[in-house]
Amino acid sequence: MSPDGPFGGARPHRPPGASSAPAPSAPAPPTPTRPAVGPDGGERVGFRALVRRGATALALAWRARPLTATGYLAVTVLAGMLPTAAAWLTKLLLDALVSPARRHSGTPVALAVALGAAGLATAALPQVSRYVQAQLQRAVSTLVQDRMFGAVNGFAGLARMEDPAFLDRLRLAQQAGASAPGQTLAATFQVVQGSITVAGLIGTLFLLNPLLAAAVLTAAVPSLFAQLANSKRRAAMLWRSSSAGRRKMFYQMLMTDQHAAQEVRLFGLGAFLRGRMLDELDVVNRAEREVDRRLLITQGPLAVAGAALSAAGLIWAVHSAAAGHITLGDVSVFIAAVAGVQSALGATVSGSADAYQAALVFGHYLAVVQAPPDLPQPEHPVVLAPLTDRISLRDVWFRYSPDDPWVLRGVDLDIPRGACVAVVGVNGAGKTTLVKLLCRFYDPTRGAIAWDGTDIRDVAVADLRDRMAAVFQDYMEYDLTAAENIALGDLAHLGDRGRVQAAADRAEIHDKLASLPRGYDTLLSRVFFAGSDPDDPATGVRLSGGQWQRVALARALMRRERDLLILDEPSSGLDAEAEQAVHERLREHRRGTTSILISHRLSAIRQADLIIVLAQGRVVERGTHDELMAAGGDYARLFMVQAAGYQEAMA
Ligand SMILES: Nc1ncnc2c1ncn2[C@@H]1O[C@H](COP(=O)(O)OP(=O)(O)OP(=O)(O)O)[C@@H](O)[C@H]1O
Repeated sequence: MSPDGPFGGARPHRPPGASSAPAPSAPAPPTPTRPAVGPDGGERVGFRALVRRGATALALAWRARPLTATGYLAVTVLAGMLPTAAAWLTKLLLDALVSPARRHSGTPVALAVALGAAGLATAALPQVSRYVQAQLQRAVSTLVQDRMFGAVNGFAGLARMEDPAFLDRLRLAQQAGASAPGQTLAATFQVVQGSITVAGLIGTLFLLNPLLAAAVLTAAVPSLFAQLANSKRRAAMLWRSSSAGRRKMFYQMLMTDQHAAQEVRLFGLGAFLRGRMLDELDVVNRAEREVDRRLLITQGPLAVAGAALSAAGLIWAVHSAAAGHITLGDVSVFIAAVAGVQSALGATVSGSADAYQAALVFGHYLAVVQAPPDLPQPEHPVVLAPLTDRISLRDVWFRYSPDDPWVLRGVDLDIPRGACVAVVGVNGAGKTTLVKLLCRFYDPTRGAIAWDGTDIRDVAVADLRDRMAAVFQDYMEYDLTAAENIALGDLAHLGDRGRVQAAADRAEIHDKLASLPRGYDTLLSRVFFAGSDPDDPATGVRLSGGQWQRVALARALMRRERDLLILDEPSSGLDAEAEQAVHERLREHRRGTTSILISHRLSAIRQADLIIVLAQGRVVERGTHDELMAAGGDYARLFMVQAAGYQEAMA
């Protein structure tokens, strides 16, 4: 299970002995999801691309709430002007107090009132700004997440979800990408506000001493570059340490997941997992520490230089005032301007750096939403008619990636309409892979699969899947009600309780579900109990493994009137009696439906119309049960081994 997968509150079931499909390297998607990497391990991205990204982020933030964004801009501009206004009002007030001849700008009381109003605005505006910014951040985050998960749902195949580079991207996009447009906007507005303040105060300083104004401005340049370099390093660090972050979450999840709990306790894995988690955390922490250290080394001396500049300016101002060259008001405006310029420049510089970093991080979100489809889609899809003749596989070769071994090697197979075709073979023979190709989770590396002669790549993938029902070996257990767990099989009938119950009945689970504390409305989970009494059994129940498997079967059986029914180990967790009963019901249900049945229990498939034996990716035997027994090959041997096991037990 992916620790940060899209399934919150649901997990796939993995039966014992099933291939865990670790996906060391997934089929190569059409374009690489790993970005071009610079010497620092971070993403290499040109200035123009960065500006485009920033503009996209800003446009997105603006689109999320145009009115709020406009209000935010107005507050920002006002806040940017306030320090200059306050500095000038202070100067005029002091001069008016000290020298009545200078009262042409207003009476001291009027100036004091204006200064007080400026003070009130200075106190209130940051609060308003924070509120508006948070509003905007929430709106933009909702929009971004909606688009991101829309994009994730748009990947029709499984390759992307098994591509480690893409999963890293997705994690970063989830973690930071969603807030990046809001942060870009906030940082850009911080730059706007800082620039207005700097322009006003530098203008003021310039009137007093042009040399000092130039020096204060110049002192900010190295700081700007240092901050930008720091942002780049931080974004590179985020990318470099994303795999470690994902592994850390994986170990954390294992220690807290209720399904992992029994193995973790029995095998005493707690300390081992905690150690591994700490190792990964250490990798992340070391990377962060290095970035912080570099920031300290570069920013520390710059801050000291800025303070020295202020001290020198103050000495000059006091000296000039003592000599009568400037007024007391000038000294006060000078002190306010130097301090104000330095803090506004600092805010502007760090705003630029934040905008830069947000644009870099926003790249992960863009990579997710702009990733091309993982399966080529036909431009003019053929409309799929109900199956009338057969599904055929012609010389189908498949491997999960160019680095992986071939899983299927030239499979030829006809699945006639209405027939039940059983697929058998040892673990890893390629049975589930064959089924996944039929569902078009991947395309064959070579060869083709045709539906009544139409290549399934020429059909819209949703159209194809709408004609199928399936129980997968690693079916899902959703933390939802019993009814929902079944109805998810056919969302068009989500509220059709009769259909849900009929499906449960066919999967031999109706009696159990009907007897639950709230019947079909009982939550099949003890994970969510917000607002309910956690000790009340009606809050949720836990099913056994076999009961879950029947629920998964019922989910598949919700999909009536489908052309192809895929059953990949549908009864592996059932007791012998239940298995027989389920297969009996399934035989009735399958009648007239084309079906593919995978099972290691050969007794369950002996009545299939056609049995094929897969070995090392090839069909090595095919025929009915009787024909294969008569041929005395692999199937006969496997069947005899299983039968002998039962006979021995009875002897
Ligand atoms: N997503 C994947 N990425 C890479 N390799 C995979 C993936 N899924 C399966 N494989 C590999 O493909 C091979 C065939 O696996 P598959 O699941 O099709 O076998 P199977 O016949 O269904 O086995 P079982 O009887 O154990 O269920 C195995 O070697 C497996 O490791």
